[in-house]
Amino acid sequence: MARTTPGLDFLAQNLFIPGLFLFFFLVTARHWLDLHFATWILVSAAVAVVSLHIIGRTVLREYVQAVEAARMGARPAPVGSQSPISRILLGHLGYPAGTFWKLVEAYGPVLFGSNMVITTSPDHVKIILRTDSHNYAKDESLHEAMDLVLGTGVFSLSVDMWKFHRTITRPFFDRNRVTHLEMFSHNAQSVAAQIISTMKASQAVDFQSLIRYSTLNIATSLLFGTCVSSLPNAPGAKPNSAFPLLPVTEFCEALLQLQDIVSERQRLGWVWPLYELLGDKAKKPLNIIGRNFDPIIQRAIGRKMMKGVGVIYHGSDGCGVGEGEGETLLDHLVELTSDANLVKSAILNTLIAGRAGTATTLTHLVYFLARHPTVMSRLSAEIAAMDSAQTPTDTDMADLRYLRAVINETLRLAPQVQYVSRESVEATTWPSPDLHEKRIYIPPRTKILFDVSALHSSNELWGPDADHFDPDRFLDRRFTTYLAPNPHIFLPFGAGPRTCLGKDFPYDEISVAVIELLRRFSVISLLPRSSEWDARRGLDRASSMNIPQGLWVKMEETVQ
Ligand code: HEM
Repeated sequence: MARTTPGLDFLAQNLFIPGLFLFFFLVTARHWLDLHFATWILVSAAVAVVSLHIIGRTVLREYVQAVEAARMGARPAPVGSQSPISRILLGHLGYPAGTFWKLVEAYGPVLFGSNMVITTSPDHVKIILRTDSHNYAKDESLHEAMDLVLGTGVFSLSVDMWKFHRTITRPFFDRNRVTHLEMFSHNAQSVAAQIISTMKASQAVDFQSLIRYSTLNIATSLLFGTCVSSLPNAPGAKPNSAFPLLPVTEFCEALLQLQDIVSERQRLGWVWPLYELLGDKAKKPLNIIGRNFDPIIQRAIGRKMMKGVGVIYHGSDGCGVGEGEGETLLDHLVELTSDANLVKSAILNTLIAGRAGTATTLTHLVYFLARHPTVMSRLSAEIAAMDSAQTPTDTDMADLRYLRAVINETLRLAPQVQYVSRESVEATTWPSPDLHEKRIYIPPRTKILFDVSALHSSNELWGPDADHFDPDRFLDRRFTTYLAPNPHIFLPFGAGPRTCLGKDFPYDEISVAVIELLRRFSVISLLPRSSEWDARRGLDRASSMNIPQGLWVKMEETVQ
């Protein structure tokens, strides 16, 4: 079917076509059987039958599942409820994972809507991600939402395509090749300079906005070997000739917008097309990105054809450090293929997967430091004791144990990926939380969600102080008591065959940024519009992917 808008396509597939089909059937029957009744009765009958069809389908499915569960010696999962309407309302009222929090609180660890199971049990998560991972594919509704934006890439539903993409991009993520500490350091200096110049102009800083742009610089440098020079006041920043067609800010905005659209579609689940009744929100940003990406990719492929090697952009253009030949993802990919669509999709997938997590985690980390001055002082002391005066080395990074613990604690309380979704392939069973009860039946083709936020904040799994921001839990006996024996309670990067490909990047990038910030600034304070932000649930925790109003801070420079 030709695509109109995602919303109209959705209605056509789910309601209009069956309704229309029925309507014309009744009109024809009326004609041939020479019956006499008004058209409004036909319309009402069509609507009623479509509604009955939907209800009947659900009841029948639940009956079949109950029979199948009994056959497998299991019981159906406890029933929760999450209608599309409640999902939309709750999602709007709360944090992204707020919907699931409410359900998990109300019903316990396993919930069953009509065809969705939500769990927070580490035992189930281990089954889904590791021990039986082949029975849990990426979920199809998510795939449809992503596919329209990202093309077929590492997020692809088809196992073969996913394996292929993972295999071709993986070597690029080899840690030795991607530890670009110098570039991270240069970028962090630009961020600090930007903060200082904004403060000098007596303005408050929206750290979230600043970091959204600066991480884009790094991501594009790593992928293309050129950055978008998106920090307007960064030393040495200038318009970048590699992105010639539109102002750089427009390109950045398009990418950030695309990211938000992907998150929004994920949050809404299968009803997302209803939000796009009037048009495909991703179309405009995708056009802008395409007009910038396509020439770069085409030139890279052209050069490879001419020279037989992948030499792309290697410039010092506001990012400070040019990449070595063959070091970027683009270099790497064009050496393997000349298919421009494949290259574009692999790069866009990585860009979308990678940039937001680092930006959000760094934003939350600064938020937590502002809320916990004692943690900040201790971290500053650890950084001050470092040997290297400038760019940290690999050895420095390994010694900064408290910094690593602060990053982990941020990822625990503010996991960037709030929930991970899969779809069961074959019917299966899971152990019940109470081992005396029958196992829980999981039907085939069921959407499985596990709530990473709930898993990370559970008192049962992390101890009585699970709600508190305390990095020492990764260093003291709480580590050996809770995490070491049960590693599936901490999953900021997922686990198993689909674990995050780029997880070494954020640790390095965030560490270098924090080192630079804490060298330059001794105090970070939240401004009123940001300090109110975490009042929900009485918890000192952050759980939104983006802080809606930004993270407005003031920073005091360290007296040398
Ligand atoms: C704090 C930062 C980050 C967080 C919290 C994060 C988290 C995650 C998680 C939870 C997954 C698994 C999702 C699932 O199982 O369905 C994932 C997958 C992925 N991540 Fe990350 N990520 C981060 C940064 C990055 C970076 C910097 C890159 C690349 C430069 C990256 C590339 C990827 C890719 C390509 C996948 C898909 C892997 C696959 O499906 O095989 N991520 N990430």
